[in-house]
Amino acid sequence: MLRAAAQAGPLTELRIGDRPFVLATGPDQTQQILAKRPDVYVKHGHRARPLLGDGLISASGDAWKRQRKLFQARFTVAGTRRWAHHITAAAERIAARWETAADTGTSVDLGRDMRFFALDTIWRTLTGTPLDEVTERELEAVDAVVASLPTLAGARPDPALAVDDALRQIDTTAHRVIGLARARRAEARPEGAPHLLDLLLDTAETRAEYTDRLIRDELVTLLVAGHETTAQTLCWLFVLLDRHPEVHDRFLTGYEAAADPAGRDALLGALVQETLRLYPAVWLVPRHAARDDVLDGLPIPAGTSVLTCPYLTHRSPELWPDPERFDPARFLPDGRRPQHPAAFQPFGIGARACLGQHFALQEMLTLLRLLLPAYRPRLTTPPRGAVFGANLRPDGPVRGTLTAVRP
Ligand code: HEM
Repeated sequence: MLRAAAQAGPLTELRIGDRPFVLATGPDQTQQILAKRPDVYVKHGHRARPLLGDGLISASGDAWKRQRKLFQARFTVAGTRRWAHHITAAAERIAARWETAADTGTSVDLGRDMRFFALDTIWRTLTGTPLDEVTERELEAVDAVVASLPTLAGARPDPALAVDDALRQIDTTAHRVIGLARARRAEARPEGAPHLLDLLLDTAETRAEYTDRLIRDELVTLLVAGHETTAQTLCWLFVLLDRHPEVHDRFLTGYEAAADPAGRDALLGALVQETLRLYPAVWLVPRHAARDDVLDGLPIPAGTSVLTCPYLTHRSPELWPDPERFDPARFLPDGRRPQHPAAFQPFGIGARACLGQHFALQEMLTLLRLLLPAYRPRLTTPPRGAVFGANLRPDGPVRGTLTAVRP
């Protein structure tokens, strides 16, 4: 339905159920909404509020500004370097699993491994400790809640998907880990807030708004934002390589021939970017018009729900030649791609763009450097399509077997 609406033009009025929306797929219109008029097009009644509370994703106004400022320096390109050892340790854990699986011919659950990797990485940056299996199982509650979220704010939740128990489990886990961090700090206070939970606890000592509730909300927000999207992107990358073995062959040949690590990273980066173009995990970015506006001549009354849609913009034939084709070469240094800042926006644009984008790219490159040149996964249960839910995810499990590239 969205695709049909997009064909009507870069800005389209549509109804989903009984609710009117304006869908923006053109880069100019998207840029107006997300980057140029953030005071008009705001976040409002976030669909994930029951899970995220007042955490950074759902916060707004001055509270959001303060919350963002607290984390910002930890997630710049330079700030992300402080997490490199955690990212590497989490990646090596998966590489060891894959080595055993390849040696023994056992199948791997790529969906589960990618989720574990992304969760382990963000868990380490929050707490300083590796993710243990009990906590991993407890945090399945997070995935259950995310899967139950309505795609659009205001939609009625499916009554079959009662998630109260899952939300209680998440609270229990969050309060346990906050309590453990407090106890650890009482024994030996870490210097310079080394991990994100320390940063939150340090801040709580001087700023009254950082209550236990807000600390829980920020912890859960970073866990949710920091793992599903990265895990889904990595899964899609393996799905795409499985569907296009010739692209995998070209990648391996180029990787072997690359003159230096920068050349190899450019090839890996292009694979990741092209995956994010075709399957942007955050495929729909909603906003709410806080006051009357006019977009491209179309009156937008206050209260209108406005949707921008990276999935459709990234597949627009006006921007991307042969848009459905999986062609990582578009993202190589000499590749041809549109220059408009909103033509490719998997991490969003404007003030509310992704806090963790450098972290996510660093994470994916670190893992792929270990896995892609060494193994060729063959999917035994390839997904047939995508679920367009809160995130864009494969419509079934992603399992396969591994062949070592150079035995
Ligand atoms: C491939 C991985 C990822 C993708 C595709 C992605 C995508 C996005 C997008 C599109 C937004 C903007 C949403 C909007 O404007 O409404 C966003 C926001 C956000 N992301 Fe990510 N993200 C990824 C990974 C991460 C990671 C690893 C973290 C944390 C370490 C993270 C934390 C956040 C946070 C906190 C926000 C809200 C920022 C704010 O409102 O100030 N994301 N993400």
